[in-house]
Amino acid sequence: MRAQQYKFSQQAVDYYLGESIAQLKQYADPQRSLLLIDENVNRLHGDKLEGWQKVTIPSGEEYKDLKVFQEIVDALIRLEADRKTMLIGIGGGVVTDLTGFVASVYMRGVPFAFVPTTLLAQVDASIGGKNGINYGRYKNMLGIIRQPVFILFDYDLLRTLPEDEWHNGFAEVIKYACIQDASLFDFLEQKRDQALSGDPEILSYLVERSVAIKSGIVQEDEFESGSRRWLNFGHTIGHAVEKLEQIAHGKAVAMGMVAASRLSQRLNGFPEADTVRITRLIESYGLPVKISSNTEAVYNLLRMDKKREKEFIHFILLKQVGEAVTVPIPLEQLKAELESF
Ligand SMILES: NC(=O)c1ccc[n+]([C@@H]2O[C@H](COP(=O)([O-])OP(=O)(O)OC[C@H]3O[C@@H](n4cnc5c(N)ncnc54)[C@H](O)[C@@H]3O)[C@@H](O)[C@H]2O)c1
Ligand SMILES: O=C(O)C(=O)C[C@@H](O)[C@H](O)[C@H](O)COP(=O)(O)O
Ligand SMILES: [Zn+2]
Repeated sequence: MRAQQYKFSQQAVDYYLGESIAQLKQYADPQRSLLLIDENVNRLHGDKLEGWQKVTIPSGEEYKDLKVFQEIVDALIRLEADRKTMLIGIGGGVVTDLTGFVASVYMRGVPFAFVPTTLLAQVDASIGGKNGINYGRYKNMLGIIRQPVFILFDYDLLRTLPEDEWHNGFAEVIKYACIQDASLFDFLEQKRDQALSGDPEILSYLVERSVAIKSGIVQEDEFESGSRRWLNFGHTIGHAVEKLEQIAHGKAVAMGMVAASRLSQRLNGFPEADTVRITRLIESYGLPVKISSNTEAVYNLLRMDKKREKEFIHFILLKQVGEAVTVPIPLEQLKAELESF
């Protein structure tokens, strides 16, 4: 196990990398904590969590909503959770986003921590303090930025992930390579087979490199007025497609990154050969690259992207593999570009 601490504006966050979930009692008191645990994770790994009080959360993106938020609040009241009760979210990004949000508003804020159990949640969703829920057709429309007390990364939990969820996690790892780390991009190309088969050494390297990249960016710009926007590479179109095609976040981001690479080619001098390279890498990790949604429907949804300011969107483009830039693109131009795809 490797312990690390990252300092953010409101508090320091302890990361326990390569720690077993069975050791959770070393970091939180079962008498003063409540586990919010994904139903599948509870079925597969719940036996390692005896002696903890649990609230199970249904599995699926459709449950990251106001109704489940309300059900969790009802459970907290029923269990008489007070301001010192720590909420520990154990699951994928759906559970960590929900847990952080409930914990941030229940009684105006209680402490919270995460045990991310999907690759996507270990490399991305558990880090950086973006907590929130969807509202109708809009992704993460209600939310807050607030940091957990600690994050426990148990790599062994990933062994039970369905193959599809494994692929989804790689979408965000590829994102980090595209926006900040050309050598990670080479590594992902060269070590694809070992990465996809979950080779323990490669896996811990990929999680820890991703955690370091994301934490570094968030430390620099926690409240997203500058470089944190890069973490949204592939998400502007991706979030619209996720809702329209009802697909997993990782897959939607994969398609969004290909679209954003093509846009980078047209508007930012990004080499065509690199769009091809990104597309191939994404496909080679079992992810889709082709958007089938109607262009107008995509445009209508992305108008409400959180990076919009009046009539333009701060769009994330690439300059080269490993270097992102934010470019304000007028909505009308974006619409025309989407139509020409
Ligand atoms: N807050 C952030 O910074 C951030 C970053 C990226 C993504 N997200 C959000 O995260 C969500 C996607 O997260 P996700 O991909 O983890 O999906 P998810 O939480 O829906 O989990 C995917 C599936 O895996 C199952 N599962 C979880 N752990 C398992 C395990 N160890 N073994 C077997 N099955 C397991 C779940 O039951 C679920 O069916 C989206 O809502 C996205 O918007 C948030
Ligand atoms: O942490 C961030 O910042 C990100 O943008 C990470 C994304 O991978 C993640 O999907 C995030 O939830 C998207 O945020 P949003 O502000 O576009 O809803
Ligand atoms: Zn994402």
